[in-house]
Amino acid sequence: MLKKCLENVRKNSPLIHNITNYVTVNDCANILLACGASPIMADDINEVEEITSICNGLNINIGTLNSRTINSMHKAGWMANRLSHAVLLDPVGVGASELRTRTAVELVKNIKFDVIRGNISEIKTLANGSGSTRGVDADIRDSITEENLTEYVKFAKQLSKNMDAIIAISGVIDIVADSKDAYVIYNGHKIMSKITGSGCMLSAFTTAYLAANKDNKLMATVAAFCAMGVAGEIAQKRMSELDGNASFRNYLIDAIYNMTGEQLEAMAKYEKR
Ligand SMILES: Nc1ncnc2c1ncn2[C@@H]1O[C@H](COP(=O)(O)OP(=O)(O)OP(=O)(O)O)[C@@H](O)[C@H]1O
Ligand SMILES: Cc1ncsc1CCO
Ligand SMILES: [Mg+2]
Repeated sequence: MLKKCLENVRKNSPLIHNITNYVTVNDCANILLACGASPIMADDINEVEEITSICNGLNINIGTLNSRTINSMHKAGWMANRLSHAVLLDPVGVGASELRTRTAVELVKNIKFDVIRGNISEIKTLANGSGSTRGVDADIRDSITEENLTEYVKFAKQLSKNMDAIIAISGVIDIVADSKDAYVIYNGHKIMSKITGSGCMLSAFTTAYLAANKDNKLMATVAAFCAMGVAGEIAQKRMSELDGNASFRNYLIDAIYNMTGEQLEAMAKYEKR
């Protein structure tokens, strides 16, 4: 199943429209190329509908939100919904400012997202429609652990029902849930939180998996999360003495570029909950 999802991305080579932040935009473009998809970044209000129309999926990331792009996000989302394209929201830093929280809540209200992907602090804030986060990184106190896993799985399923979207939470342990089923993913390495953009890359990458696997969006999301975690493990093993987070970032993209379906099946660590 995971293998098939990965291979469908290479076979279909989906074109992904990204309205994303200027911090990690290049990493998002490269991870899409690495997995066999194609990126296009476009956020001007006068072209977003046209751009989305020629694409297969839309990735909306509010990382460096500004008043100009908010309208573009709504317009692109509306068109993507009309054309039944895969649509994903990454509510980066929701809770860090009133503008982010209000924008994320409005987007969820007006656009049908297939997947909402964030770290646990972002997803909790979005669920409450208010709250405060420290910034773009998850608060350590929110961490998903073996002790609170059952509770968080229940939370993710309920939120999926409320928001009519797959809820995909990343962290030490990842949870991917719709209203009925949840999968818990144990892949990854702690150094992934030492580069900016592992989450943004995961969102762009997941949008490609959704666009290429429209008949099973839950498993497409699980496959994307497993693949990113596996890539993190492979990249970390490749690091030598003088390597730091910059090399790791490159190794991570390389690992996605070279990943085979067999390797993904062999290394993926996930279970249904
Ligand atoms: N401590 C960890 N152990 C294992 N995997 C991790 C760890 N921290 C993050 N990851 C992995 O890193 C990827 C990104 O998740 P993370 O929760 O850090 O996203 P994020 O906070 O949105 O990142 P960013 O905003 O910097 O782009 C996921 O694949 C996740 O599984
Ligand atoms: C650091 C940062 N600030 C806004 S977006 C972003 C990238 C990680 O989410
Ligand atoms: Mg993030």
